[in-house]
Amino acid sequence: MEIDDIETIAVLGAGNMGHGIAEVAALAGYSVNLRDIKEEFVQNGYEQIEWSLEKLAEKDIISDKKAESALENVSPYVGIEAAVGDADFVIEAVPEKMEIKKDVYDDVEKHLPDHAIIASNTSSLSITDLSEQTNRPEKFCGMHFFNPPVQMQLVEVISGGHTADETLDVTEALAEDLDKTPVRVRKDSPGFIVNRILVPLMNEVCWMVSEDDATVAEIDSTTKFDMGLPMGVFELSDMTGHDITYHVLEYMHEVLGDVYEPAPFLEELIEEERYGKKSGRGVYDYEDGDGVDIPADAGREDIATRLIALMANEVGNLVGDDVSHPAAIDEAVMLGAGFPDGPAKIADDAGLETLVETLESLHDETGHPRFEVSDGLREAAERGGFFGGESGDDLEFTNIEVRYPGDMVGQIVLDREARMNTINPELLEEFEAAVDTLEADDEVRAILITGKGDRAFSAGADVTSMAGNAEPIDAIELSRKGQRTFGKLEECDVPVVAGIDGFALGGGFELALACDFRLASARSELGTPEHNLGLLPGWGGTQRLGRIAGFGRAKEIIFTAERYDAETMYDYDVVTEVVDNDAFDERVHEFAADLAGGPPISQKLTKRAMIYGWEDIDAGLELEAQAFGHLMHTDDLTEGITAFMGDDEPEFEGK
Ligand SMILES: C/C=C/C(=O)SCCNC(=O)CCNC(=O)[C@H](O)C(C)(C)COP(=O)(O)OP(=O)(O)OC[C@H]1O[C@@H](n2cnc3c(N)ncnc32)[C@H](O)[C@@H]1OP(=O)(O)O
Repeated sequence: MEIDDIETIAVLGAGNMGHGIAEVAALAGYSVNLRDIKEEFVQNGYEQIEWSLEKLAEKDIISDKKAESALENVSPYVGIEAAVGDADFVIEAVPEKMEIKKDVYDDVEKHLPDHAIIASNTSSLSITDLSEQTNRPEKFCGMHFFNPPVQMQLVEVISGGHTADETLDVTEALAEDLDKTPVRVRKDSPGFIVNRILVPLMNEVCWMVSEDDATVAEIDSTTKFDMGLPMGVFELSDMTGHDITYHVLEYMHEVLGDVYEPAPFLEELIEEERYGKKSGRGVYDYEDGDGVDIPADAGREDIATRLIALMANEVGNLVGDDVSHPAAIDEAVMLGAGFPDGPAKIADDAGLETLVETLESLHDETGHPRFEVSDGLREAAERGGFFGGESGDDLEFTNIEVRYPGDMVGQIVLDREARMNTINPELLEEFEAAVDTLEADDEVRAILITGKGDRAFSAGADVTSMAGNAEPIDAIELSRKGQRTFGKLEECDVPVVAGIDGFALGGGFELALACDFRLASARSELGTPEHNLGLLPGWGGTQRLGRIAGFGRAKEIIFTAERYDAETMYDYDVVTEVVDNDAFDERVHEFAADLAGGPPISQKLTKRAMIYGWEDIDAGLELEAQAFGHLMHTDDLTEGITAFMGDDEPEFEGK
C-alpha cells in the first residue's frame, strides 16, 4: 500500500487522544470516522473537535473555512462496521488494557478491508503482543502521538516483531502528511523512546526525595534553571500525571526488571491519589497551596550529574538494544518533551566518562540495579561520546571554518566563497555542530558569524538542487532542518552577532535574522529574493522578519523581493549598525568582544526570558522575575556592583 491509497482513516476511541488524532487527520484533509462504544462518548469527542477547531480559527492559526471543512471531514460512529468498513488506515486509541484492545481488534477485523493497516496509539503495551491479537501482524505497528496531538509535533512509529517495512514506511509517510515529525522506533521496547527516557527520570527524582538525597525545591530548581529543561521534573510530572508515569513504569518493571522499581515516594503519591494538576494535588498543591513554586537558586550540581547519568544510561540501553540511534533519540525527546537539547547530546557535553563514574559510585553506595552501567553507555564512553567522531569537536569542516580570534569570541566563517557562501545541507550540518561546539566551550562568550571574502555573507540556499526534481517531502525536511539549525542561534546561551559584508540574501539573510545582532558594511545588500524564484523564505524568514522589522516592513521586504542597502535596513531596524567597508573586520570583532565581556548569566537568562515572552508574555514575565531572583546570588552581581561603586570596569566570570 502507498500513502496515496489512504483516503479514510478510522480513529477508534474518542477520548483525549482519540479526538485529538481525529482532528489532526481531519485538518490534513482525510475523511475521518471517529468511533466509540457509546453515543455520548463519541458525541463528546466530536464536540471537543468542534471546540478546538473554533479556537484555532479564533486565534487565526487556521481560517474559518478550514475549520468548517475539517469538521465536515469527521463522521461520528458507534457501530463498528460503519466506522471501519471503508477505512484504509485504523488508528486505535482505546483504553490501555490488552483485553479491551483484543476485543476491539476482533470486531474491527470482521469488517476492515484486507489492505488496511492498523496502528495502535498505545504508550505502554507491546506492539508485538498487540499485533498477535490480529490476523494481520505484518500490517500492524505503533503510532504513538503525544498529548495534545494537535500541538505536539512528534509521532513515534514503532515496529512490532512482525511488522513489514512497507507498513512502517506508509505510517511514517502518513505522519508526515499529518504535518507531524515521525521518529522510527526500530524495535518494540517498553516506553519506546520518549517514555523510556522520561519515566525513569521522573522515578529517579522520586527516589531522591524518598531517600532524603534532595528536596523537591532543589530538584526542580536544578532541572529548570541549571539544566534548562522547560519545566522542573516534578512540575512536569504533576502536569503529565503521576498515575500515567506509574502505569508505564509498572509495565517497564514487569518486563525489564528491578531497574525500574517504583520509588516509595511515587507509590505514596499514587496511594494518596495525588496524581498532579488534574487531581488538584500532586507534588505541588494546586487547590489549597500556591501551586508550582520553584526557587531559582536552589540548584545543585550533583543532582544534575546524577539525572544526566541516569538519562545517559537509558540512551545506552536504547542504542545497545538497537531500538534507536542517538540522533533519533535526541530528536524524539526534544520534540516530545520540549528539551532544549536531546539526552545524548546533554550526556556527551557532560562527559560520558564522568557519568559512568557517577553511576558506578552510586551503585557502590546503594547496590540498586538502576545504577548498573548499560553496555551501550560503556561502549559510547569508550568511543568518546554517543556521537563519537561525529560530534562538533572532531568534525572535519569543509563548508565552514571555526576560528578563535581572541577576546572570548568564537567565529564561524561560511566558507564557500566561489558560490557566494551559499548554504547546502552539508553546510547546515557542519554549522549546527559548530554552534554546539562553541556554545559548550566555556572560553567562548560570544559568537560571530561572517562569510568568507567581501562579496557575500551568504547568497542564501544553494538552489542548484531545487530546480524541478526535488521532492516536496525532502523540501519540507530541508526547511525544517534550516529552521532548527538557525533556531539554535536564537536559543544559544551566548550572544550571537552576524557580521555582514556583501550580499545577505534569502537563507543567508534568514541566518542573520536568527542572530541577536546584525552589523553590516555599507556596501552590503540584504533581502529575500525567494519570490523571484517562486519560493518563499523557508528558514524562519516569514516569522522572524516581522518580529524584528514589524509586520508591514516584513511584507514589503518579502513581497517586493528587492535587495535593500545596509542604510535602509538600518532604518527598518533590521541592521543594528552600519559599518565602514574598510573598518568592517575590526568593528565586528570589537562589537562581539564587548558582548563577550558582558555578564554571561544575565545574558543567558535575558535571551531565555525574551524568547519565552515571544510565545507568551506571562511566561516571559514569570521567567524574567525568576531570573531576576536567580541573579541575586551570583558573583557577577557582586562584581558588577563593586566595579560600579569603585568606578572600575567589571570582570564577569559567569558565576
Ligand atoms: C530557504 C531559503 C531559500 C533561499 O535562500 S533561495 C535562494 C535565494 N537567493 C538568491 O536568489 C540569490 C541568487 N544569487 C544572485 O542573485 C546573485 O548570484 C548575486 C546577486 C548574489 C550575485 O550576483 P553576481 O555578482 O552577478 O554573481 P553570480 O555570477 O550571480 O554568482 C557567483 C556564483 O555563485 C552562484 N550562486 C549565487 N547565488 C546562488 C544560489 N543561491 N545558489 C546556487 N548558486 C548561487 C552563481 O550561480 C555563480 O556560480 P558560477 O560562477 O558557477 O556561475
